[in-house]
Amino acid sequence: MDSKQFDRASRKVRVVARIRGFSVGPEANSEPSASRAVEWVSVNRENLDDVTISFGDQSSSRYLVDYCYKEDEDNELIYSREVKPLVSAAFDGHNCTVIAHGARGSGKTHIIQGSAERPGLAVLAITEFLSVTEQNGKSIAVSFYEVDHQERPMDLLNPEKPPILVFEDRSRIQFKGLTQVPVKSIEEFQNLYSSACFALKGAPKKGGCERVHRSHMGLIVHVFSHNGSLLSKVNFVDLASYEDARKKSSDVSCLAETNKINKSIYALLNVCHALSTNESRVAYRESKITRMLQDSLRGTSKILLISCLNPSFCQDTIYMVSLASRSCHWIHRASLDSTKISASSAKQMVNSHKNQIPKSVSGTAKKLYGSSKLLDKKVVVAKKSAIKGRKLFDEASNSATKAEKDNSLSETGNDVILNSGVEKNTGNHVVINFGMEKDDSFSKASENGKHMQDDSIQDDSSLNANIEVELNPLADEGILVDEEDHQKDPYASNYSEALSKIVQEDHSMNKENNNSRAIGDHSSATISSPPISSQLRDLSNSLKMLYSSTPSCMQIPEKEPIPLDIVEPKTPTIEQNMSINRLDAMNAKSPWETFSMRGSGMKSSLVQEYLRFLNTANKEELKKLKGIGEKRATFILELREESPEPFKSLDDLKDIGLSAKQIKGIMKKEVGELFS
Ligand SMILES: Nc1ncnc2c1ncn2[C@@H]1O[C@H](COP(=O)(O)OP(=O)(O)OP(=O)(O)O)[C@@H](O)[C@H]1O
Repeated sequence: MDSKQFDRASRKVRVVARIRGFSVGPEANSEPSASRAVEWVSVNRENLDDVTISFGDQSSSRYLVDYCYKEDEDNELIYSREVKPLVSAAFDGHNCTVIAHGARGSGKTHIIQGSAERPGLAVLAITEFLSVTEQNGKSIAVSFYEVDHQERPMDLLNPEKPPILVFEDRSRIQFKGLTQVPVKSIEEFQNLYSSACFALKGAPKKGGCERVHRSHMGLIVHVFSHNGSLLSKVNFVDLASYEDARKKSSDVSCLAETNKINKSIYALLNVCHALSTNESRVAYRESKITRMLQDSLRGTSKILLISCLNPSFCQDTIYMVSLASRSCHWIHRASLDSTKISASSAKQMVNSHKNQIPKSVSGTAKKLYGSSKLLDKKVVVAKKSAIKGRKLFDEASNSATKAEKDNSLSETGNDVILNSGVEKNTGNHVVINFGMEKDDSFSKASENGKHMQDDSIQDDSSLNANIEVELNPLADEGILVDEEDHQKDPYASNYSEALSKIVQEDHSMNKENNNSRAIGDHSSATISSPPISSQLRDLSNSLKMLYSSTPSCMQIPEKEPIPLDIVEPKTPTIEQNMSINRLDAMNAKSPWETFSMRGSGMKSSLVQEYLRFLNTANKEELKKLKGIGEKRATFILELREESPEPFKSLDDLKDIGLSAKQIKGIMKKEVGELFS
């Protein structure tokens, strides 16, 4: 494939799979025999555009990818077909991102970094970059970073430095504290790569954890034009392996780590999916890695997702492929295949999670919550959510079954081809099958598999069991949303994760700020709750006065914030009164509508004032705010050095490590001050 082929497909996200080869070193002896790969994974070409890959002798669960590389196809081949076009695109100003993901030991590092004998995609790309820049006078520099299980981005070329600060300025994601080293030769690059790996691998073992902690590793190739301005960025991301948490150590901190890493992998694959389907909402802020890659994923950027497949049976591999394959559904046959495959993906996802739920209940929960009243509340919230989820699940199952029936003829046709054996996959698109029973019950809760529920969750007791696991301290610093957010969240794609989110939030609310997630602020010290700043109190008082006197000047059109300049209460002039009365007459709102409008006006005004405060206050004043300690205040000042007005909306507070729930809590507190 050349770059034209990539363009011809006009694909933003390309998904390929790669079946890992077998090791040649001493570790080769401990691996299953090569024939197992053939038993478990097979790749079949269905027609010119679609190739099916089946696993085992069953073929009903299939996963679409654009191509699948077999174990005998090396990194050079993958480079020339998949990455070379991206290098050309980078010289044309397009940002590109290559992401290797998969289960443990699936060959992610091998494909990105490779070895001395078998260079990986990043090394091959740098070789190409160097050869082209030598001719065209452009230049490159590289950076290496790690995002650890606590979502901290660290500079791997200078690991002693504090975490990298990530912020957005003029539509570009900027990194403060990330070393950039110009590269002129492949040897220089290899040396840098080695020291980055040393910094990564040198990471200490977590106490009690049976393995070195996992993290995502990223390489950024900065491409500069002749005049030294940044032309584009090419990212290579070796994601941490996805691991099913229930299989791992019972050690709570290891579970927490696994959970967080999985969450960020999930966030990244969701972003790719959202981009591939042109969804209006792309959740870049769901994880640090997506935020860091934001400007290399959106716009005209190109994304290559490489699903690394273990050569012998691995349930985690199935789950990963099911997530990645969602990003290439839309270009394929829309009717039968996409319905069936979404349904199968849903089933895989549900199956791979359903046993993740410990059965024991109350002990940990009570310890954590102390009061059974509070626990009861969580249970009620989760139950409500479960009922809604159940309904969604039932509806989706019905529609998936109907779709299958409607397409039974073509389905049979596909099966004939599927069972015809292994063919060389020279087509552009591939379907992967993992041997699942066709008549297995599966779950699909919406057309695109966004909401799912585990069929096995039937009654209140199993619900309680679900809740129990989430009350476990592994939820020590989850991102917070409330039940409503969850219901609206288009990315909560399975039931147990949905429950997890809900309860984590509430749990985290109790421990709010115990674990700072701020970039540049990773102390675990509890942030105290200082009184609201005098500026905000002034605002509160002003608003209180306005509210109690309810002058007509508060009557504002819906959605239009009260201009900040009118927070000081003033007696309306005759002219104002006249025009306001006219407005009243025109709008003829009910008392309730009028009341609501006033409320939303006050809300906007308070938010604006809060943001203005963050954009202008000095350090001491900032520290008077709830949720802002020494480190956050310093960070805010640093952000203001980079960009004069870094806070334009409440969402921007996530850049200083505040979660959605925390922000909401802070604002609620400010409003509460009005009546204190
Ligand atoms: N295509 C391949 N051919 C031969 N050996 C391979 C291939 N891919 C990976 N390996 C070997 O398999 C083992 C695991 O590979 P690798 O470390 O790349 O996996 P990983 O997915 O990065 O693992 P981790 O779970 O540590 O993230 C290594 O010993 C590697 O040399």
